[in-house]
Amino acid sequence: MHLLIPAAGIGRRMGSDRNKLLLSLQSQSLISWTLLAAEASHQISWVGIIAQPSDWLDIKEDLASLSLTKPIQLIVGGTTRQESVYNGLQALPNAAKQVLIHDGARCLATPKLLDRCAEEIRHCSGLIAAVPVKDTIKVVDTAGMIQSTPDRRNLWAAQTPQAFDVEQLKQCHEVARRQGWEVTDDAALFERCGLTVKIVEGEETNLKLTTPVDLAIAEFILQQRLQNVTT
Ligand SMILES: Nc1ccn([C@@H]2O[C@H](COP(=O)(O)OP(=O)(O)OP(=O)(O)O)[C@@H](O)[C@H]2O)c(=O)n1
Ligand SMILES: C[C@](O)(CO)[C@H](O)COP(=O)(O)O
Repeated sequence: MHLLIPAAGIGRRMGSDRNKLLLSLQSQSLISWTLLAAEASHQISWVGIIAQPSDWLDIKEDLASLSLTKPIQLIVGGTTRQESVYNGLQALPNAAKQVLIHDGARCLATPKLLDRCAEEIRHCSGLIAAVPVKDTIKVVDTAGMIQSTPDRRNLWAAQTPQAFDVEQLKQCHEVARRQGWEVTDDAALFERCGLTVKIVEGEETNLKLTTPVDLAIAEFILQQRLQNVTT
């Protein structure tokens, strides 16, 4: 299975002076933790890292210290996640019929989750990892007034991995470019094109490290995992 890792953001909400994926967590960069999960996955055989060329040197240093065994390709990132994934799709080898897309910023996803999604995409054309929403969600207008309270039983928080049939996802991205659609995940393109996307149970710990508090939580989760390995 081919895996694309969008890693070309700047981490504005993290408030750091560099791409947050290069920040350190338990002595490894965030992107390194994501790559280690890909390395440990039984299903993934090829990895494309989509990153800004200005970060390539740092990423190559991480790659050198990790000694990974799977083929890895660096791909030029875009100005949005959507554009980065588009670039990644163009760079996939012809042999890639399905693709897994996993945010570099979700560096706590387990190899088991990657494998579960990779296995499941052989039986459908689009899926995403997601978890049931725990809070009550309010739809609010621009004046800060609540408009409605959707039934929580129908609400799931989208994560990555997301996995798709490559040809169909490429076509959805082309339609989006023609129509000027801007979306925050690939499933939204599938949905807008009238294609079905299945939910695969994600992981509560599969956080997208977005703000400084996420870093602190991730530090704790990793510490627990490392302790469990050594005891
Ligand atoms: N132009 C972009 C923007 C984002 N991403 C990637 O998409 C994932 C999810 O994005 P997010 O967590 O929002 O990362 P940033 O864009 O870096 O964060 P922010 O929005 O706070 O700047 C991350 O792995 C990020 O590196 C990307 O590949 N290309
Ligand atoms: C794809 C994603 O991780 C699903 O939760 C998310 O939408 C990407 O995050 P962004 O911050 O909106 O780029």
